[in-house]
Amino acid sequence: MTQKPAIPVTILTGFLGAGKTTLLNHMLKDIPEKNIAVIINEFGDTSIDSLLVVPTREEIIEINSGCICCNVRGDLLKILNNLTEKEEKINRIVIETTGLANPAPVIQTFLMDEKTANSFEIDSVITLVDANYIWQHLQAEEPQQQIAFADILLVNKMDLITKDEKTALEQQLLKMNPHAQRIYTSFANVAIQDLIGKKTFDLANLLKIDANLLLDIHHHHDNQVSSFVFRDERPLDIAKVNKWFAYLVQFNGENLYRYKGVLHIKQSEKRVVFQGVHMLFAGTEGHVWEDHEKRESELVFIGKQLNYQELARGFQYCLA
Ligand SMILES: Nc1nc2c(ncn2[C@@H]2O[C@H](COP(=O)(O)OP(=O)(O)OP(=O)(O)O)[C@@H](O)[C@H]2O)c(=O)[nH]1
Repeated sequence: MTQKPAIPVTILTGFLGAGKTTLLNHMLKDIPEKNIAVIINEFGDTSIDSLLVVPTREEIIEINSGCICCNVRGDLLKILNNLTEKEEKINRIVIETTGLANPAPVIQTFLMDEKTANSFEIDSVITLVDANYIWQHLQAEEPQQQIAFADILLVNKMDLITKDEKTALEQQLLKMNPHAQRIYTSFANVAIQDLIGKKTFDLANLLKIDANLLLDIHHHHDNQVSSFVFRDERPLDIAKVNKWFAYLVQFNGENLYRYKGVLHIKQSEKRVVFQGVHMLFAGTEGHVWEDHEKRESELVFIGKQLNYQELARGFQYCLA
């Protein structure tokens, strides 16, 4: 029996809010290959990311029962197995990990078991770096691992930093990972040929960074980081929402790594997509609610030492 060619895999990683979904949307628009499978893993019980991915012909598979690098590796393996058994050949898999994932266990998944190792081939591990907030994030463990394991570093949000800040950042990244290719972008705007089919993944190099990569190490998250999801079918008042966010950002912006959601606003027939990373937030109009869609607001907060009661009260306050 002839061996089927291995399916190339692109792993997208990077801290919360760095621009992974923005990049994924570009990739799905520009990628020349057909039959791409996209696997999105979210931190917390929500599927907001898959709502934010612009609808395409691709199959989108969500894993939102936990973090891909910890307890859902079994789910990932099952999904991969199912993909290999599909009649129509999958030409590429793109995995967007949560912003809190250590990429090592995800990489391991493709190397450990023989069947998976023969069926898939990691093309590249692309790590997005938030040029604006990276210094703050480097205090946490995950962004350091994400940068160390990258073979392509996409330094994003260049529109938000100065030339001098860029020089300092370049030096820091070079110290942390001298081997990765570097691409500097705003809104993850990059030519698709610079990202896929490059075969930049280099196991030998990674083993120099982490000799234990192929051992079954367990990863622990910072347990001060939590995520809360709020949902309500009752419409919200946009003025109250803006007031609440202005307050949250002013008093808790530092600890609020990421907040995002799709809102059902009383004054609008359209969905309002809300996005925030620390102090920067924006709401934009999405598409008109369709008849089959449940009009509901869903909002997720991910951050350090978040107070659930306080957030719940704020969300209730926004009801129209
Ligand atoms: N100013 C600026 N904003 C950006 C840039 N890239 C992305 N954003 C915004 O940053 C926010 C987060 O972008 P996402 O692409 O959702 O980030 P992510 O890494 O997928 O976020 P998580 O999946 O929550 O970890 C969104 O509001 C984007 O519009 C950029 O280069 N410059």
